[in-house]
Amino acid sequence: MSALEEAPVAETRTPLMTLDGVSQVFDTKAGPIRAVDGINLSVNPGEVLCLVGESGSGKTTAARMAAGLARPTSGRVAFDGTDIWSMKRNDFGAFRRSVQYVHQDPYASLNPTRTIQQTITAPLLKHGVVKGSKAAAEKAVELLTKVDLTPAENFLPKYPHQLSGGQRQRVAVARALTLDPKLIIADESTSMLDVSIRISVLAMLGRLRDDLGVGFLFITHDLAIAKYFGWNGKTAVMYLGRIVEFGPTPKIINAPTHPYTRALIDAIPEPDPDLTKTKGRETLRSLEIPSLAHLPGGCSFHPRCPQFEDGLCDGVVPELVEVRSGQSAACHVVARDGAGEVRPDEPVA
Ligand SMILES: Nc1ncnc2c1ncn2[C@@H]1O[C@H](COP(=O)(O)OP(=O)(O)OP(=O)(O)O)[C@@H](O)[C@H]1O
Repeated sequence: MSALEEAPVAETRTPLMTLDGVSQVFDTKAGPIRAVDGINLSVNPGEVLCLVGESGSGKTTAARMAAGLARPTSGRVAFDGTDIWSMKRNDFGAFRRSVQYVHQDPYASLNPTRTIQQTITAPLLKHGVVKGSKAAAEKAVELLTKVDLTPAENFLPKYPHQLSGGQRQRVAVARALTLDPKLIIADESTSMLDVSIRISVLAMLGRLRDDLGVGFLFITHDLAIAKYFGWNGKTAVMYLGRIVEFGPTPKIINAPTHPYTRALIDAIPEPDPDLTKTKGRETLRSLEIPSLAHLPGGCSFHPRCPQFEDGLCDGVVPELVEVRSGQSAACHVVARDGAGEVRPDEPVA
């Protein structure tokens, strides 16, 4: 079966994480800005959901709400079917332990005054995963080995500044694993690394994804990375606070329908044959991203969109609607004209 065909669906399970009509409005000097505007997302157990978009599209704000680090202005965030903001203190604590956030910059998230051993063993001991410092050190060795920091014993006495960027990010991942999470939110976790290091950290994350069956909300501005990490999962493309396209990652990569997704693919510099075959179709009318404080009326992509139609695109905000089986887009033109079927011989991976 081609990766673009639908697998038989027998899903009645509760999603691990659901964002239901979630918005976040910030008060700024320029007035209120809607950093995230009514998004719907869900991640099933063990599933990868990639959230892709340019800087400022609202990815981190959405991720922080998913992690319970920020309360939405409106909408509902649910974990295992329960609204996290109506949970009792103990349940909220359990939720926070089940969802671990790995930041873009591990240097900022690791305490510089703590050794790697202290960083990894503190949550193990605090939450009673192990008893006693000997057992905690043994568990730390096991976790560091899982993230390919070997021989792990050599890393235990070191401080963050004694490690390379890639090693620090591996420590951040090992710390995220201490409490046996069900969901890891990886927010641009490899974007600050050099290319070769990035590939090896991504490979390590991919192994954890496969071996541990943990779900991932994987945030990146780079569709090539979403393709690499989330091929068997789903991808949501964000633009100025809204989801403009959503679907199985192979469809988003190989058969994008929204002009913005196509433009993102066009912008990928690397000579990836899967990505370049959909390239060259779009020329943006403007390179300028509108300010969230002064969003254009109608579709907020319309001032840049090569498919802009006067009177259609600048009137009302387009809804995210299914345009192909399992794939949805928020575009008046695609909704009207249809996205066409994906050819059965469409090359994948
Ligand atoms: N606490 C805040 N107060 C005011 N504005 C904010 C706040 N946090 C984020 N924003 C704004 O919200 C918008 C979305 O930011 P966000 O960080 O979620 O985007 P992003 O897609 O993750 O971008 P990046 O990749 O650059 O982090 C931006 O315009 C940002 O300036």
